Amino acid sequence: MIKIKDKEFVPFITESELLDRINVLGKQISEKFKDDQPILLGVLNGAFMFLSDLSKSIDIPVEVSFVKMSSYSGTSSTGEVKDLIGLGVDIKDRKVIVVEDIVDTGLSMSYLLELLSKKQPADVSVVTLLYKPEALKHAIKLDFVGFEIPNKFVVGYGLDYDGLGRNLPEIYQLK
Ligand SMILES: O=P(O)(O)OC[C@H]1O[C@H](OP(=O)(O)OP(=O)(O)O)[C@H](O)[C@@H]1O
Ligand SMILES: Nc1nc2[nH]cnc2c(=O)[nH]1
Repeated sequence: MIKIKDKEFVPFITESELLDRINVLGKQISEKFKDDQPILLGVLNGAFMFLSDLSKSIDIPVEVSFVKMSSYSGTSSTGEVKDLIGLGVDIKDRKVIVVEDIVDTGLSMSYLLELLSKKQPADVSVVTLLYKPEALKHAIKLDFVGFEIPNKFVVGYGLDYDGLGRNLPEIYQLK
């Protein structure tokens, strides 16, 4: 058990379970995109650790870039999505692989996909480490999913509670 601020969290997905699964995703992505030189587009802040490990398990040429949005404060959705910032690469006619730490309600991802589609990419795929099917409110196509998890708040491996816990090498669930 760990405590972050006022909340207690219990171990949920170990570091080796994460890395084993990410290795499988990396192999699948390498196979599917071997002729495409895709752009891995990480969504900050949460995806920084996942993208780091995922990119190391991909053995084809890829570009790496990041964008940032934010919809959460505390442990529940505010229902608002702020602007998309930092897309410094031209994605027109390119294959883009959006890399997310978690799809919860799907609001952030649906908003991001809409914004990206305006820039005329050849194709946009989505890889998310975590997916909460019970929480989904916005229909989106997920191409690669690491783990389907219950609708409970999680921290660690990039995911924060009120700014803390992102550096934990494994994932914890709210007790
Ligand atoms: O499916 P949704 O309900 O939209 O939730 C998922 C989003 O929430 C988290 O980001 P957050 O806004 O907390 O920003 P962060 O990545 O900087 O922590 C996560 O990284 C996703 O982007
Ligand atoms: N840290 C964290 N951020 C989220 N954003 C959407 N769902 C979650 C979650 O369960 N944990």
